[in-house]
Amino acid sequence: MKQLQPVYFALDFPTGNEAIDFLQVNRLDAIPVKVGMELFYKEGPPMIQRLKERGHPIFLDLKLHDIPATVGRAMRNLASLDVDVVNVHAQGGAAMMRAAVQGVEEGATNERPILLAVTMLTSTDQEMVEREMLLDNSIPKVVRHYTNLAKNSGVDGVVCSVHEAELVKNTAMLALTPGIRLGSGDIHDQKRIASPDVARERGSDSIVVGRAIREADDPHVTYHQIKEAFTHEIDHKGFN
Ligand SMILES: O=C(O)c1cc(=O)[nH]c(=O)n1[C@@H]1O[C@H](COP(=O)(O)O)[C@@H](O)[C@H]1O
Repeated sequence: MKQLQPVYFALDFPTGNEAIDFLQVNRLDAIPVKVGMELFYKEGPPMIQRLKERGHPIFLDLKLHDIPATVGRAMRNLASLDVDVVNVHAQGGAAMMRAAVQGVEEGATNERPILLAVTMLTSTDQEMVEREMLLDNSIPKVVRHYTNLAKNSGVDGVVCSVHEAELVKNTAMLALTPGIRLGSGDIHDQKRIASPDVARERGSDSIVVGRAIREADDPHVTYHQIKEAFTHEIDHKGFN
């Protein structure tokens, strides 16, 4: 299995050229990146190749959610791109997650990618869970349930907020936590947020950061400060 990186920078850009320009201008060479729906639906698999040639570890975040057969076959195609991390929605159920595991194993040409299951999006809060999804359980309870379901289906870890990271780690699953914000910055559409320091304290294995870096005055410095806060490792190269 591939290795999970501590910090993924979310490449939420409209085009590949804008994403690459941003990385170049801000000297974010070969940092781990997350390619999501916006960029992948525009550029497709050649974007993955472009980033790999530039040495970036890649989390391909397409959050698959469909019937088991479709997800299994789609996952086989994604795994063949030789990315490091892929994901599905846990809400698709155990059979769908088992199909995803099989797809990842069959499609991998090299070491297989890590497969994560999204439990409850960080843009969701308790009120939405009750009023819009009609679930009468607390978010931590739902996350715990999906984490166990994912584990029993052979998935490697889950995506959750920092606030549920501890309970996920109690199940010995990997915990990747987006919804990262610094101090008093804009939280945008996120609901369950936390800082990189709190993510570390709560035992998160990996964080995803987008706008806190993209909208920073100096994205290069901010990226390295976030990485240091989360890992406690000073990357001297980062402050050149
Ligand atoms: O799977 C994800 O990466 C993800 C799951 C989740 O629950 N919340 C979440 O924000 N994300 C992704 O993480 C990134 C967060 O972006 P920022 O809010 O700009 O840091 C986006 O690319 C989201 O698609």
